[in-house]
Amino acid sequence: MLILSRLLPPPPPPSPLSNFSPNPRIASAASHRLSSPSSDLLPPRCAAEGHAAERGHEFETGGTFYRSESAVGRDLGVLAASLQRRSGHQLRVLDAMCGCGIRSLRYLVEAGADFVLANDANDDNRGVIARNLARVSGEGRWTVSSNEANRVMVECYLKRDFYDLVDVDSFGSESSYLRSAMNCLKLGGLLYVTSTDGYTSGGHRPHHSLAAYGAYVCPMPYSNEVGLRMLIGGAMREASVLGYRVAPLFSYYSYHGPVFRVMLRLNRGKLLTNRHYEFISYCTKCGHSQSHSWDELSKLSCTCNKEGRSLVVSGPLWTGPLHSTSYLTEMLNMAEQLGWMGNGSGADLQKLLQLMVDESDPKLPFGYIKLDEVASRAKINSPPLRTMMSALQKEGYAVSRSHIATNAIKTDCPMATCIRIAKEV
Ligand SMILES: C[S@@+](CC[C@H](N)C(=O)[O-])C[C@H]1O[C@@H](n2cnc3c(N)ncnc32)[C@H](O)[C@@H]1O
Repeated sequence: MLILSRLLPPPPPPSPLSNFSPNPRIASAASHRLSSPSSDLLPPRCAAEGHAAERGHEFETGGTFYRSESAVGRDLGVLAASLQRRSGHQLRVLDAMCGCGIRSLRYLVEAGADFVLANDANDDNRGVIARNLARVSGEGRWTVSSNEANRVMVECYLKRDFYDLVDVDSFGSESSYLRSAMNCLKLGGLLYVTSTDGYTSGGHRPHHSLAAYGAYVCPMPYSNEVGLRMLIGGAMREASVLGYRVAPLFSYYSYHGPVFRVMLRLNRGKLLTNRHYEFISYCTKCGHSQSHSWDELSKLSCTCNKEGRSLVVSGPLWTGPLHSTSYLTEMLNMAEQLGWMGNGSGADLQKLLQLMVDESDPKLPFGYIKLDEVASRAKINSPPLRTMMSALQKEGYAVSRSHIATNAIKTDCPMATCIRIAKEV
């Protein structure tokens, strides 16, 4: 117990979005009780007791926390797991917060996992999880446990029981689980983390984001992308403490929640502060955004204002591409092989993956420009998205849409030029 308490990070401060205490002694009682009085902060609705179906699999949800809106996040996880399996790796998955076990079920059936450890601290979920997994596979390929996630992951680490994929689908912030999750991952393994801590990630509570993620984040027009970048940056820093580095394979934001998900690959290495772990600024006067290295911090200024008083600065966070283009292309191919393309949810997934491929262009900087902001600065009506995109391309700028915001573009064109082009179109 002494060793465990040394390895475990101190318990995190209560999060307004968390409906679950990480203290296993009070876990069962607290798991379905909401501590915040504000309905804005409550997690989205849980499925009513009963059954559900996803990608053709029927399963029990019972009284567990299950959201059909998270199916896309599960699809993305299954595609990555399938690629890991196909690349000759064994596929051992630790589903640290599995709810009713739908992810574990899909990792077993669709990704062909060799073994899944399905854990959820809520002991009441145990029967539902076991019944769901027993329906698709013999017990040799899976185990159910009902412990606090950090405890499970630290115990795996101490037993040298390492995994190819660790999935941490937490309520609120994921940061207190990162270290133990990385410790039980194989080198080259995948860490799939989720945060629903929208208030922090959106830059509304800079001091809280500093405490939880080690980044001071202010409100910016592309706050939701900043949330993903803060999550990646936090994981990079945590990995570095352990002598590892993590690289994002894909990043996904969904306004249902909101939910921030990132798939990271873990390898040996350390944090390089000159490699996309930097600061970003947004000039409230002219709308221009820039990244700043650590060395530049003492001389921050914007092109329009030499004194830098109009700058809003956030960081440190990840400023590189949100996704790996080659990895997303492989995910698209895998989705095709699994027969997921086509109509309905297949078409939506295809569209999303294609959009993510487009925005992974390394020429595109962080952030996006909302066309409403361009319009208000130019004092014109909002220009049509497609017209604006082709006008920018004609002038030689890189441009794509953003999967995060519908009426926005990612581009290497400065705001001042966007305003000029918008007036012309
Ligand atoms: C967002 S839900 C998981 C949903 C599930 N992964 C899915 O895709 O349907 C979070 C789950 O984590 C469990 N949980 C919350 N905190 C936990 C902790 N510290 N350790 C283990 N499980 C926890 C809750 O009981 C809940 O079922």
